[in-house]
Amino acid sequence: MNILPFAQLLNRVREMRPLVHHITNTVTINDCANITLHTGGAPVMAHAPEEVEDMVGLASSLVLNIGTLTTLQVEAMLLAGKQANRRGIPVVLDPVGAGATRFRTESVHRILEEVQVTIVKGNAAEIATLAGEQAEVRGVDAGEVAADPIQAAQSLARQLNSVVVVTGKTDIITDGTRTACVDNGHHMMGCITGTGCMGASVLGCFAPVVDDPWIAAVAGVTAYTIAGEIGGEQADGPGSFKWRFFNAMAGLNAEKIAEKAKIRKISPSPKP
Ligand SMILES: Nc1ncnc2c1ncn2[C@@H]1O[C@H](COP(=O)(O)OP(=O)(O)O)[C@@H](O)[C@H]1O
Ligand SMILES: Cc1ncsc1CCOP(=O)(O)O
Ligand SMILES: [Mg+2]
Repeated sequence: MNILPFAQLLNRVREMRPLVHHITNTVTINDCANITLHTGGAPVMAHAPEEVEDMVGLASSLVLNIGTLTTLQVEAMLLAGKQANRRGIPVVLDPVGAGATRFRTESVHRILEEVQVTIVKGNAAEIATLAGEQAEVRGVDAGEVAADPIQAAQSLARQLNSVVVVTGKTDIITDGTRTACVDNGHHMMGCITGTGCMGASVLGCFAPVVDDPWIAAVAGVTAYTIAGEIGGEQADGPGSFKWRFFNAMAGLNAEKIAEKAKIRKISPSPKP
């Protein structure tokens, strides 16, 4: 398949420098700001219900991450998400820990009912939970999942009319009709916290640069996991992995993506 149309979207991110408004958790917020910069976007983190609509007014995309959710944050996410829908800018949702507690699961369902989300990205257990399947969510990590992740993702995508991304050793990206599997990445990505959250920030950078959110998601996941792969190959432990991963993301270009991309099962192929 022709990888170049996906690879070249990174150039568009860097030309556009999209402002990515995050409402996100207090654990990985700084890493999300940094990966947005290294991808080529401009991060802004703004949480107060009093200001989120104004900030969405300036933004190119909105990233909602429920990692350390509070009632006030749910209110802010609903205000911001509805404003993003009114403006027609993409919304990325990371349902961190959905399925672990009732508050998280119910809040995500409420957000998905009241906001049209463009891309939902989670690990296999979070996505299975949202698709109504049995899954074990151990805090913010995926445990046992009985359901087939591709089928769960496709069914959720059709139900929500959104693109769904399932992360793991292989990442799955589907809009319910087109499905891609990306085999890039490195096991070290599982050794530091925040590689899921940062992936959502990268999707927030790619979503505004192309009209088709499935293409944006395939391109964003591929670029991000290739950076993880390069960082992982150079690292000698989790500490050096993190800075090498950041360097790899900042130094990534379309040529390296085209050389390393392992995308399969795409049907039909996107137009070049
Ligand atoms: N064993 C692995 N091999 C390659 N990449 C991985 C592996 N585990 C996770 N990743 C990558 O790390 C990122 C985070 O995935 P994951 O660990 O599933 O998310 P979360 O941290 O939200 O549970 C994804 O981009 C995924 O591709
Ligand atoms: C550990 C933790 N606890 C609440 S949010 C968070 C970060 C989760 O990050 P990721 O899903 O990217 O590993
Ligand atoms: Mg996560």
